[in-house]
Parts: sequence; C-alpha cells; structure tokens
Amino acid sequence: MSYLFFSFEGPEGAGKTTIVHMLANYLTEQHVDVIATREPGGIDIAEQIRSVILHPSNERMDARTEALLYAAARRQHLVEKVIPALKNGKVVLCDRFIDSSLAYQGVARGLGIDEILAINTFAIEGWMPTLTIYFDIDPTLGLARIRENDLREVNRLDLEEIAFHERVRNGYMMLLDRFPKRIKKVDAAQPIAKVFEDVQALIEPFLRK
Ligand SMILES: Nc1ncnc2c1ncn2[C@@H]1O[C@H](COP(=O)(O)OP(=O)(O)OP(=O)(O)O)[C@@H](O)[C@H]1O
Ligand SMILES: Cc1cn([C@H]2C[C@H](O)[C@@H](COP(=O)(O)O)O2)c(=O)[nH]c1=O
Repeated sequence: MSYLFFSFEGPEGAGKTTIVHMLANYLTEQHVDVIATREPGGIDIAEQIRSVILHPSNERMDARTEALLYAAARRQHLVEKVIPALKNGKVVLCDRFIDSSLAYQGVARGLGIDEILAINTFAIEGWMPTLTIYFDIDPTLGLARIRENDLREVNRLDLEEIAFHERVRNGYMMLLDRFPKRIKKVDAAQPIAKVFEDVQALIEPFLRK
C-alpha cells in the first residue's frame, strides 16, 4: 500500500513541533488532507504512557522499561490513529517516531540500535515513514530555546546531563549514515522561515508523485 507518512526527528528544542504545525497549516491551505500528531502521545492511552515515562519524579525508571514503554505507546498510537489515517489517504505528520527510540534508547542510553530496532519492528509491523526529516542542532542551543519557552513543560529527559543530549545527536548522525535514503537532514539552527523552506523542499517531491 502506498502512503505519505512523514516523521520529524531531532534533539530537544530543535523546532520540530513548530515546523509540524506550520506544515500542517500550509498543507491544509493547499487542500491536502493532513493530520499532525506526536509521539509519545497523540491518543489517550499513549498520552497516559507519556505521562509515566516523562514525569520528572520517575527518575529511577530502568532503561529497558523506558524503551518498552515508548514502543508500547508507539504501537497504540499507530493502530489507533496513524494507520487508519494512512488507509484513508491522509498525509500524516508525526513529531518523533521510531528514530527517537533508536537515538535516545539505542545510542544515548546505550541499549544498542539493533536491540531497539528489534522491539520496534515487533511494534510497528513494517509501517515505516515514507520520509524522515532530521532537525540537526547543537543540544546546548536546543535546550536554551526550551528554557526560554515558558509554555513548554520540563520533562524527565530534558533534565538529563548535556553528555546524554550529545549522545542523542551522535545517535541521529549514525542513523543518517545507516538510512540515507529515508532520513534527510536540515540545519535547525537557521531562522524558522528558512528551516520551513528547507522542509517544504524535501516534502514537495513526494506530494507531486
Ligand atoms: N529556528 C528557530 N529559531 C529560533 N527559535 C526557534 C526555532 N524553531 C523553534 N524555535 C523555538 O524554540 C522552542 C522549541 O521549539 P519546538 O517546541 O518547536 O522544538 P521541538 O523540537 O519540538 O522540541 P522538543 O522535542 O524538545 O519538544 C520554541 O519556543 C520555538 O518557538
Ligand atoms: C518518541 C520518543 C521520545 N523520546 C524522548 C524525546 C524527548 O525527550 C521526549 C518527548 O518529548 P517531546 O517534547 O515530545 O519531544 O521523549 C525518547 O527518548 N524515545 C522515543 O522513542
């Protein structure tokens, strides 16, 4: 089955949420049937799992428990929201997907990309994104953006040491090397309008097909 499923990835504060909303508005104006959603979350059960994973008081959570909870939230969100939308011909924009697990749990937590890929292969049953846009940013800049945003909750992963966030970025670099056809990089340190332009340029060819 052919479908248009775009995921948006990157470290904290890279600008994914901002651009996903801009893109959803732009595509709606172009009369494209589009939904924007996020992980972990996007539907009630997955939002409940998100609260457990990200609550700052849950700092004793084991790394494998964390990985399994992300995969469980992903599975429920996929079957309840993403797959039905794709089957109805909608374009799906997803703020984070499997590559977050590969970079954060696989690399930054040190569980291994292949191990995390294995549990997620079980969870997603082949529903991979058509295209993944990776927002590249120095984590120090991304975290500074978040601190300046009063509306943004501070979650358990934001509170990790800077070395953790640097490993996340390195993890995404490894994924770019491993999946060069699917994952494309944009420079997220640029002004918002330029980042949006770069993202549009990556997406347009798929919409024209
Ligand atoms: N290119 C940009 N230049 C400057 N500020 C930006 C840019 N993109 C986003 N911001 C601002 O940075 C903050 C974080 O943006 P946003 O929530 O979109 O990032 P995110 O990647 O979704 O973060 P997270 O994954 O940590 O939730 C917001 O206050 C947003 O307005
Ligand atoms: C899907 C997914 C997410 N994470 C991390 C990445 C962020 O630190 C939080 C989500 O917060 P956001 O404000 O919605 O970006 O969760 C992860 O570690 N693994 C995952 O699979």
